[in-house]
This record gives sequence, C-alpha cells and structure tokens, in this order.
Amino acid sequence: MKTFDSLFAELAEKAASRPEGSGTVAQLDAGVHAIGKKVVEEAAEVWMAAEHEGEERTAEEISQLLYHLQVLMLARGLTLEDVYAHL
Ligand SMILES: N=c1c2ncn([C@@H]3O[C@H](COP(=O)(O)OP(=O)(O)OP(=O)(O)O)[C@@H](O)[C@H]3O)c2ncn1[C@@H]1O[C@H](COP(=O)(O)O)[C@@H](O)[C@H]1O
Repeated sequence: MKTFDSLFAELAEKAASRPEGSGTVAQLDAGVHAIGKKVVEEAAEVWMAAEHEGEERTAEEISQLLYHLQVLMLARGLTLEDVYAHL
C-alpha cells in the first residue's frame, strides 16, 4: 500500500524526470498559486465529505488533499523532513 512517504518519493521523482502525461508535472508547471487553490478546494471537499458523506468518501477526499499538499511542498522545494520537524 502507498504511504505518505512513498507517494512523496514518487512525486519527487516525477518532478525531476518530468514524464509525459504526468498530472503532477502539469500542476507544478501551473505554479504555487494554482496549486494553493487546489489545496483549498480539496480541503473544502474533505470538510463536506466529513459532514455529509460516509467514511469511504471522506478517506478518498483526504487522500486527494494529502496529494495536493505534497505537490505544494515540491513546488516550494520543501522536504518531508522540513515538515516533520514541526510535528
Ligand atoms: N494520488 C494522486 C492524486 N490525488 C488526487 N489527484 C489529482 O487531483 C484530482 C482530484 O480532484 P477532484 O476530485 O476535485 O477532481 P477534478 O476537480 O475533476 O480534478 P481536476 O479537474 O481539478 O484535475 C484528480 O483529478 C487528480 O488530478 C491525484 N493525482 C495523482 N495522484 C498520484 O500521484 C502519482 C503521480 O501521478 P501523475 O503525476 O499523474 O503521474 C500517482 O501515483 C497517482 O496515483
């Protein structure tokens, strides 16, 4: 099963190798402003799912929020250690 750390490693590799058709590369090219909007959008979807939908939908929305947070980290050149230092 994919984990937060293994997804980040996968996304970092995509950012470096820039494979054709990668949504992550497209997001990174769109920039911090666009990625930030996706983070806010996904956060709202997490909130709505948690209030009005079931566990499965809520978990799915949370996974999407985690993904977009990781893309934002990469766009800003942050590592997992940079974030974990504050946990
Ligand atoms: N885990 C994810 C992931 N979670 C969410 N997303 C993106 O976030 C979107 C979800 O947003 P919504 O559900 O709001 O759908 P939407 O509004 O129709 O999406 P958009 O039109 O805004 O793209 C999806 O369409 C994906 O673009 C993800 N995109 C990629 N991954 C994983 O990241 C890795 C690299 O992916 P690529 O860079 O695409 O190869 C792979 O392992 C993927 O499984």
